[in-house]
Amino acid sequence: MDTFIASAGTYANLVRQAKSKQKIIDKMEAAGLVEKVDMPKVLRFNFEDVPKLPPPNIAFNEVAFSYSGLKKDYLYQDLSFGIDMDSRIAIVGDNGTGKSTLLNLITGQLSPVEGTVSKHPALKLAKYSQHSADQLPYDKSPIEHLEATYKSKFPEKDIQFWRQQIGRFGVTGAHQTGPISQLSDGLRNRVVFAMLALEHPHILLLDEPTNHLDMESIDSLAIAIKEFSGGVVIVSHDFRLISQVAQELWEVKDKKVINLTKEDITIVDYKNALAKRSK
Ligand SMILES: Nc1ncnc2c1ncn2[C@@H]1O[C@H](COP(=O)(O)OP(=O)(O)OP(=O)(O)O)[C@@H](O)[C@H]1O
Repeated sequence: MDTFIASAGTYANLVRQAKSKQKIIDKMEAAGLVEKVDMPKVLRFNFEDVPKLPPPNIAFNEVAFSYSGLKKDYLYQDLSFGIDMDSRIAIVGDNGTGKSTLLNLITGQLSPVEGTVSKHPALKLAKYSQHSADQLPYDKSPIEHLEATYKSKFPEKDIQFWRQQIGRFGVTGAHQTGPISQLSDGLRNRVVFAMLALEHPHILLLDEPTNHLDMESIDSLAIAIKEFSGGVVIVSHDFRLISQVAQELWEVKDKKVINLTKEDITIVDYKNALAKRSK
């Protein structure tokens, strides 16, 4: 409409139409029309490449676990498997079967009731969970928070470094220095991903990483995961992500972790089976 008004010239009929269009614009602006909001650019979530550790990096040996410590409550029994830097695993299963619990057994946040979880002594893990963004200090800015958390790890770095780290994850401009409380869910999660990258992990553990991401960001995350040279274990219901990055599909079921890929069950087969079950 602006273009029409600007080019209407002096011809009476066009001037009348231009005036009418200007009135429409004035009304729209009065009703709250503002300039189009620029969405944050879809940037790559790129994680630093880390030197390979010899396998096995994580080994579960006949692990059993329950929160009560009692056998009758076992969520898992007789779990034995290995995870290393070549692993690209998606963990699937019904709600409440114990997928998040499994990640916490991997990190050591939870300890097995029976058996052992052993890890390479130099192994660094970084975990994203659905609660990571809620735990950010809302009164601080992303830059302040990054600097406070990682200053001892990178003592010689200046503000430019922190800006760059967080900028790579799509948190730019005033978002870097304003309070975290004013960021959208999506941007807060980008702050969390920037922090995961600063951990320089050998293996990334991602618990439902796509819940607060739009489709473009899911694809960015998938690209970053594909380019990452370490191992990845993802708990997700998001087949858009899983189908792009997972090389193995593990299902948590009947107190066990079943490697569906070894049974020649593909992600598509699993998705179709789920769809049939829900009919
Ligand atoms: N801290 C805890 N104390 C006691 N029980 C717990 C605790 N955390 C989880 N549980 C229970 O353990 C079971 C497994 O929980 P978990 O969160 O690992 O499952 P999940 O497969 O990740 O579920 P979802 O897909 O719904 O996120 C659930 O029955 C849950 O209620």
